[in-house]
Amino acid sequence: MARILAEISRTFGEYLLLPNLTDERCTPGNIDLSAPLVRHRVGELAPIRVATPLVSAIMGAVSSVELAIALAQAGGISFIHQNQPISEQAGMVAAVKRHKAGFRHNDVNIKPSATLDEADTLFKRTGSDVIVVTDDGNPSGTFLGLITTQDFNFIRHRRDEVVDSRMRTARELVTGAEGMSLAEANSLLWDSRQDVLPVVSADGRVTALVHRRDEALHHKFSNETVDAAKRFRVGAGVNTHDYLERIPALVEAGADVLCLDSSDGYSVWQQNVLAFVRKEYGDAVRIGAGNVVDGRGFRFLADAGADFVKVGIGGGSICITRDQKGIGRGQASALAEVVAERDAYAEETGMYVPLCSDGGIIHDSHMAIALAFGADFLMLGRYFARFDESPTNKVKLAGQVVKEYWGEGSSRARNVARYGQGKDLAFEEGVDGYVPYAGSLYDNVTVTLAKLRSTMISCGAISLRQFHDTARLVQVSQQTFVQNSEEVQRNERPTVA
Ligand SMILES: NC(=O)C1=CN([C@@H]2O[C@H](COP(=O)(O)OP(=O)(O)OC[C@H]3O[C@@H](n4cnc5c(N)ncnc54)[C@H](O)[C@@H]3O)[C@@H](O)[C@H]2O)C=CC1
Ligand SMILES: O=c1[nH]c(=O)c2[nH+]cn([C@@H]3O[C@H](COP(=O)(O)O)[C@@H](O)[C@H]3O)c2[nH]1
Ligand SMILES: [K+]
Repeated sequence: MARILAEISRTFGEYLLLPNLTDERCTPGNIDLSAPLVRHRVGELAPIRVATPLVSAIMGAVSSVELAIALAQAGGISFIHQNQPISEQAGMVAAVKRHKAGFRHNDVNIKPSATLDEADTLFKRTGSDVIVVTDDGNPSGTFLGLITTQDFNFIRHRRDEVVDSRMRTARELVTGAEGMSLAEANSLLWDSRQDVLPVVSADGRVTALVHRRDEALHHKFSNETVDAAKRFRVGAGVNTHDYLERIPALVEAGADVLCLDSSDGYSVWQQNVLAFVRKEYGDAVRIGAGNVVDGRGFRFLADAGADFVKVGIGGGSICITRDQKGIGRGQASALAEVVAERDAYAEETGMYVPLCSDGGIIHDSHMAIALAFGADFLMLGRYFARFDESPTNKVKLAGQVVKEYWGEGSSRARNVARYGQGKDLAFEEGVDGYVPYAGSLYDNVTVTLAKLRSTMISCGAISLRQFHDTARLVQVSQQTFVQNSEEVQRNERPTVA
């Protein structure tokens, strides 16, 4: 007979934290948000850690090269998605590893004969405020000039005027030479009073762009996620189908950590992949597994050698797995059980296997709740999809600026590339939609982390470890929320900055 668990399945929104004593140690500057990413002996430090406990979802609509770089700068890490041909995924990983801090890729280009209207569309679509003009409109073309959002507007200029008429030409601009250091590039930027310095190769191609604002950002984010050679760290998703080819290609491309990407990790398929990695690479290659929602699933993957375990089935914002397959569990309940198992496992074996809570973060406060429940770090899709750095189009919908966001189980993701897995999409498990555009990753992560620190201060915890150990959560009634929100009508006027 099927078993029915006594406990009700609960989500983050059903809990609040109680304050603990806040003492002199509890200041924003003292709060340590660093977290282990991979398994390690209890009492030792994990070989890979993050200063910011946020990772971006293994999704085509989320983890681009640009987002991976921005998130590593902000102290987290991205997982490049695996729902694409192996060579393309490996290429994205290699691009992140090649990127030198401060030197941005030249990926937004236009021909001089294009119209200002086309340039305007490109600005809006990419969120970039500078376009490199090349003879053929490709990054590999000959550098002719730059056009920025400052160079025209449609009060003064006609939409059908050509880019050539408004761009600043290569001859007018100060440029850097390939191989120069970032310090040299930044000095040149100041001397030239330009906002952007194109770095040009001997054969006249733009190999990188150095932005003035990145220097300030670099000073703001001192906790970048970098490897021993100071290159940004990046993760990559893998699957249980083509791992014999995909994993070696990703390792070769320089991926710092891999993660099995599946709705259901409690399978011999994942056990086989983990065995393959250990046999082939020992501990030199790190790989997380999942997703699971209970203690059994966790122990199975921990025993199979997973470096971290990802928790969450059906809780994502684009998820319809619960409707389609009737499988899943409220994220809070899932975490509570898996955290208990992680701690029991550490006690028994001396091995700490970190937990990643994946999906279902709707408000920033849910991050604090998930961490209080005992998650080591959080994987987010919708949160990052809203930012400039995510790879999807920015569009206007009913007067609101939004960005596209779709699930990996949606027909859109699968149609893009199920690349010869030979399976027809029998049913969809994800939504294809939009999320409100929210600006830059840096600005948003800064605010999110400030809130998280503030919560931890109220709870008297200066590290995540301490937060796990001392947080006190209460379950709240529906009435608690109704009570707060109904009495005052929201002032919808824009707030004064
Ligand atoms: N976290 C969540 O709740 C959900 C996530 N997703 C996302 O959608 C994408 C697809 O997920 P899934 O459909 O779970 O993909 P999957 O590839 O893990 O599983 C698809 C099917 O293939 C089977 N399978 C896997 N490896 C096999 C092997 N080696 N031999 C034979 N059969 C094998 C599985 O049992 C399953 O029936 C992922 O990106 C995932 O993250 C989708 C639904 C829910
Ligand atoms: O049911 C699903 N159908 C899908 O198509 C799908 N795509 C991604 N995911 C999972 O959702 C997580 C991101 O969730 P959030 O947007 O809530 O952060 C991701 O990290 C995944 O675990 C999916 N789940
Ligand atoms: K299973």
